[in-house]
Amino acid sequence: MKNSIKKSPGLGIMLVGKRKDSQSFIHIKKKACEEVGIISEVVDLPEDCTEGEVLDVVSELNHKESVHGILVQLPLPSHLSEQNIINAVKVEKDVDGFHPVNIGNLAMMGREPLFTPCASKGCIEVLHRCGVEIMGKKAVVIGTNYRITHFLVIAETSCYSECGTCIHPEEITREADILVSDVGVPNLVRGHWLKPGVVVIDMGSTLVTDSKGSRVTGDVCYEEAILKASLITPVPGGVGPITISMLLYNTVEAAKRAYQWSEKS
Ligand SMILES: Nc1nc2c(c(=O)[nH]1)N[C@@H](CN(C=O)c1ccc(C(=O)N[C@@H](CCC(=O)O)C(=O)O)cc1)CN2
Repeated sequence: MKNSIKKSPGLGIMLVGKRKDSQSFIHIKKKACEEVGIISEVVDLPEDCTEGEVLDVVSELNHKESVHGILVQLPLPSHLSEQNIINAVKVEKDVDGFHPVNIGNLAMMGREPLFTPCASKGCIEVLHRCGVEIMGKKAVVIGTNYRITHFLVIAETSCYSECGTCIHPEEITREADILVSDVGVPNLVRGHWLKPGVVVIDMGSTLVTDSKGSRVTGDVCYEEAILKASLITPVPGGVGPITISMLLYNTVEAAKRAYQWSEKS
C-alpha cells in the first residue's frame, strides 16, 4: 500500500488570475485526476503577479519529485509572456505538449515528441475511434493558434487546406470531407458552409453568458450542421472531455517514464 501511494502520478496545475472559464476547466481537470488516482495540486497566483513569480513556481514544480506533469492554464494575463513561461516547463513534465521541443518534434516527420497536445490528440482519436478513413480525404482546419491540429491532420491525410485568415472561409469549408474548427467564435460555422456527409469536429469551447445563464458553446451551429454532417462532435460532450482524458494519459505516461528513469539510475 505504501509503495502504491509513493508511485501515484502527480500533476501540478498553475492558474494565474480569476478567469471564470479557466477556473471551471481546472475544476474539471482536478475532478478527473481524483477519479483515476492522479494527485493534483493547484497553485493560484494573483492576476497582477510578475513573470518572475510565475517562473519561480514553474521552477519549483520542475524540481518537485512528486509532480510528474505540469500545466499552465491558458490564456495568461496579457502582461505575462506565454512563450517564456511555457519554455520554462521541463520538457519531460510538459503534459500539455506545448513546449517548443515537443511541438518541434511533432512537426518533424519521423521524430516522436514526449507529449502531443491533448485537444489535437483527442481530435485524431475521435476520428480513429469512429472509423473515419482520413487518408485521401480533403481535410480543412479553421483556427488554432498553435497549428498543432494541422500537423496531426497533415500527417494523416494527403489533401489538406487551412483557412484561418480567409475572408470567405465557407468557400473552402464547403469542399471539406473532414472539417475541424478551433476558432473560439460561437456558431461561426453555419449549415451552408458544409458539404453533405462531412465529418465535423468542433474544438471550440467558449463560455457564453446570457439570460439563460452561463454555458460552454462550440464554433459550429449544431442545429444546422447536424442536418448536413454524417458525424459531428457536440459541445459540450464532444472533444472537451476527450481532451481531459488525453491529459490524464499524458500525466500517467510522464509518471511511468520518471519511475523508469529513477529505477535505472
Ligand atoms: N494549459 C492549457 N490551457 C488551455 C487548454 C489546454 O489544453 N491546456 N485548452 C483550453 C481549455 N481546456 C483545457 O484547459 C478545456 C476546455 C473544455 C473542456 C471540457 O471538458 N469542456 C466540456 C464542457 C465544460 C463545461 O460545461 O463547463 C465539454 O466540452 O463537454 C476541458 C478543457 C484553453 N486553455
